[in-house]
Amino acid sequence: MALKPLIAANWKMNGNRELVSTVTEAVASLSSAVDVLVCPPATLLPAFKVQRNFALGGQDVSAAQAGAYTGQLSVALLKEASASYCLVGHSERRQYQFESDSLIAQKVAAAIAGGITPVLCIGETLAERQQEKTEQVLAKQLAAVYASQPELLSKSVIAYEPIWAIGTGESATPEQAQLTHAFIRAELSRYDAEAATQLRILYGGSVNAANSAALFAQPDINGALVGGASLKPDEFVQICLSAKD
Ligand SMILES: O=C(CO)COP(=O)(O)O
Repeated sequence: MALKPLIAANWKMNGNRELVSTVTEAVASLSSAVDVLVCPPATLLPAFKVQRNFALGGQDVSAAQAGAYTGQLSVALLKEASASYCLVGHSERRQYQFESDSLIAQKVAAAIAGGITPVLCIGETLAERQQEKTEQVLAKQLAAVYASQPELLSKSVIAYEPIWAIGTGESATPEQAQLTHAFIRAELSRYDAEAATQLRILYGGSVNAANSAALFAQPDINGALVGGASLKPDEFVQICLSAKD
């Protein structure tokens, strides 16, 4: 893991002001050897202290800049709430909000145009893996964003989250994840070879303090996007510590 690791917390629709305080305190002890990102529900962003040793992110962003888009949050609104990253295309949004690849591509472009870093989430379902369609699915998800906008790659982070591993307790094995991450990097090098070597590819899906070190030992795994375990401050810190090499 030669690139500086990025450990990202996705609180999803969980957490409260108390968790903001306990996570802020727990993460305060970490050195700068690892980049840490916390993506709480957007309403909690202002509850974080201005001075902290980690970045904040939204869990989604609008493709539009402003206007009549009830319930959406623009890049500018996220930035005003101190976010410097946002998740884009999480599988839960693809599933429950019916987000399409083309909308996701617009969101990645909007985030970068507005000056925040998108964490583009991609991943296959269990059925797709069983049918050996993983590479095909990932290639399509990546192509939708970068084939026509390769310049976006150098400003992106990718999170590979196999849907069958999310919230199931069944993480991909380090070998499985490494093979897929290497595929993703190779695929991205078709769009921008230089950016593909510098890009951080995070793994997500049942990451915990017991399996994180083995995942981070893989050469193409540059960090993690952590769901459930990120709601436990001590465990989240353990995961961050296991990313230091
Ligand atoms: O979806 C995820 C992070 O975005 C992963 O969630 P879990 O870590 O709870 O499996």
